[in-house]
Amino acid sequence: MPILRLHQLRTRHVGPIELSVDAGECVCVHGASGSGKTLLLRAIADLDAHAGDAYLDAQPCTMLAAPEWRRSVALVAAESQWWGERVGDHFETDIDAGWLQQLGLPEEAIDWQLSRCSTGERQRLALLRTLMHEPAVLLLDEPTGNLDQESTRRVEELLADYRRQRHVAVLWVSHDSAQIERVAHRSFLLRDGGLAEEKRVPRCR
Ligand SMILES: Nc1ncnc2c1ncn2[C@@H]1O[C@H](COP(=O)(O)OP(=O)(O)OP(=O)(O)O)[C@@H](O)[C@H]1O
Repeated sequence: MPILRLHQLRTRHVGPIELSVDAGECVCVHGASGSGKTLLLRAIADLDAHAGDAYLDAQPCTMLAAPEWRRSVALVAAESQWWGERVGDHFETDIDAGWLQQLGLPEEAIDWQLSRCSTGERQRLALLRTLMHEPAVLLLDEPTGNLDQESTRRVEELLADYRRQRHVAVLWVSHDSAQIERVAHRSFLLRDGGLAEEKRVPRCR
């Protein structure tokens, strides 16, 4: 059963889009810079005005309060947002030490000042912040865009474990065709406002 379903979804540059992402499935979207990938994810997260509908299971976005929808259908933006001084100010509970280790971050990272964090450290910490809210759907906007090869692999592995264990639906925007080959069950090219399916592999991973 699809956990995320888009019906006639239209943003400023994209649509109408029909798309379903199943529980435990990873769907990748790529396309030229400026083709509207970020705006599509923001519309699904109900952060920008849009027409058409997004559903979580059978429930339309319009039936849920915006914070509730965004907690379940969570966007990890390409540029993470921070407001407090310490990393720990942004987490309601302690970060799972195993997750930090899996991402190559030390346990003390929770006590770091944001001002000292590198872009790549911020990107990994922002991903953990989102995962800790246990969303049913993950919308990922170039989640490894600032990372070296090893950190990229670590993020890919953590996300695969998380998706499989919790049957999360993942919609992943990436510019990296090798990454899409590694992580996607299906992939789509976003061009001229529409999604064209390119790849489908049996769901055995
Ligand atoms: N607030 C806005 N007002 C007007 N135009 C916007 C706004 N935000 C984005 N755009 C335009 O919409 C188009 C799509 O932007 P979007 O950020 O979705 O592209 P993208 O496919 O994610 O690109 P990239 O791969 O470079 O991140 C771009 O031409 C961008 O300039």
